[in-house]
Amino acid sequence: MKIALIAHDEKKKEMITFTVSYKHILAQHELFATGTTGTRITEATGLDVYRFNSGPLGGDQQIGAKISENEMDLVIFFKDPLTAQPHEPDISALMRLCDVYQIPLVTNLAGAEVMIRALEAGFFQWRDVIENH
Ligand SMILES: O=C(CO)COP(=O)(O)O
Repeated sequence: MKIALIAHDEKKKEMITFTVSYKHILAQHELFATGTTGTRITEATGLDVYRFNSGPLGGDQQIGAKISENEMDLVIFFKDPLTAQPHEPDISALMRLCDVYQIPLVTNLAGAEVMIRALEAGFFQWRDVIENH
């Protein structure tokens, strides 16, 4: 599965906790991230993460483009609901594309934990079925 990992600055600590905790599952997948999030994850876990631009510099849009090309299977996006982001339109556009293309999206740590365990249990095989048709 191709997984996008994104965290706003106030949520980066949670993303590190999450990726360290579930490294054994994440390591079995192809990982992508916005710039700073990707750097922090690799530093903390040693996981191989493909890095797009930083969010404010177009990273959310690059991930959105992957979704529109059927090149992303899951988005884990730890959003900060308490801080205004300069690139809010990009964030909305990314979430909209998840809905357009039926891509599972979680926006906080609690949802991510459910999602990663579902992934481990093999609940996402329908994406493979779609890709093979
Ligand atoms: O702003 C972001 C997502 O909207 C995250 O970008 P960074 O990972 O580069 O901090």
